[in-house]
Amino acid sequence: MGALEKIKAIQDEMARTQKNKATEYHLGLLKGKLARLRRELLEPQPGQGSSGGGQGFEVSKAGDARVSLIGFPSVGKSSFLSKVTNTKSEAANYEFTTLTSVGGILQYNGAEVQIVDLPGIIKAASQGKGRGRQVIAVSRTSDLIMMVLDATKGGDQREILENELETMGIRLNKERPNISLKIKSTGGVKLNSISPPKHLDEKIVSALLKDYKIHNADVLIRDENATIDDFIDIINDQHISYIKCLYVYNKIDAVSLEECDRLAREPNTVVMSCELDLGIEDLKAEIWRQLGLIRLYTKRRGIAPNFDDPMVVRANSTILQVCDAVHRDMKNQFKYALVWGSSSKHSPQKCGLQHPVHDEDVVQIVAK
Ligand SMILES: Nc1nc2c(ncn2[C@@H]2O[C@H](COP(=O)(O)OP(=O)(O)OP(=O)(O)O)[C@@H](O)[C@H]2O)c(=O)[nH]1
Ligand SMILES: [K+]
Ligand SMILES: [Mg+2]
Repeated sequence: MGALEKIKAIQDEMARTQKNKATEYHLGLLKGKLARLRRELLEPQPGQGSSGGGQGFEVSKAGDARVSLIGFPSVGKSSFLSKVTNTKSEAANYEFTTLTSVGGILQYNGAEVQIVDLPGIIKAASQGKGRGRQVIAVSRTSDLIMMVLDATKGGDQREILENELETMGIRLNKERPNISLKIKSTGGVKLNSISPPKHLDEKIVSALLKDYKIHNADVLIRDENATIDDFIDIINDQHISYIKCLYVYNKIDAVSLEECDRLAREPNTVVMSCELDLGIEDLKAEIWRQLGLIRLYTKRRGIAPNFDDPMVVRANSTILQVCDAVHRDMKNQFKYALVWGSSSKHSPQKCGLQHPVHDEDVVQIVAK
């Protein structure tokens, strides 16, 4: 039996099995098997090349962060790229106008955000339909997925796309489960936890690991609410990506005000019309917010900083990360930093490498 048939057989069995306390363990094991088979299916076969972006499909990374546009055909992904960047991606009123990935740069707050337009994906993309797998592989490399939805279509488009991404090991707006798994060569499976886990015990943990041929491991569960699915993700850790997702309904010019209002109230959602230029500025601001970037102005001694050319780093960065962003060798020459702005107590404050910087701080690095 091939992997696809095995997957189908397990899915059928799961559908037949009633969900209750007594079947929880069995269903959990089936889920673990399913995750393993999917992973095997997605791993490149010998001679088949990578299952990633594919030759000539992936655009190279550029700018301070990457946002990929994921959505069904003809929802307006290319229209959006052409609107907010200087790159033109063909837009037309037929499906699959875009056949490969197209990157453009959105300039915002002095940062360069790479926007990647992608072919539309369809239901069952994760099973290899259309360009689905390549598209999802590119989305895995992004800092933010912008899921483009069609306001005139409503329904379950959001859920279908979420399921496709989920199947390919992408977890949207979710933190990596707080579980540590250390594989060992002897000693059996040992389960430890900070407080008793509600959904996991030694029996299920050992059985799940056994299916992956892991017989010796130390498992530490730090989150009492961790589920069987969470643990399966930790077993498959290298194949799972945790990525932020912003939901964007386009074409609001074509729906009633009431419908537009209803869509805008969905969680983590923004609405827009590329055609009538509605909501685009708000959306840019939201992308900026979700990317969690901050601007720093670096200066040299005795010279005013250039406020037109900020350096862009991730929020919660420290002076150490600022040094690394300037030059690989900088931290070795570092003596102290002078910082002006909301992160400093004095103006300027003399700081070490561990000092966390804030948006719009001015930073001067003093070398040894
Ligand atoms: N009414 C309306 N139509 C729009 C809007 N934005 C784009 N369109 C139209 O929707 C159609 C599809 O737009 P595209 O930008 O090609 O969509 P896409 O998602 O890139 O499509 P594929 O590349 O085929 O997956 C085109 O005819 C656009 O003119 C909008 O805000 N309102
Ligand atoms: K199109
Ligand atoms: Mg397109």
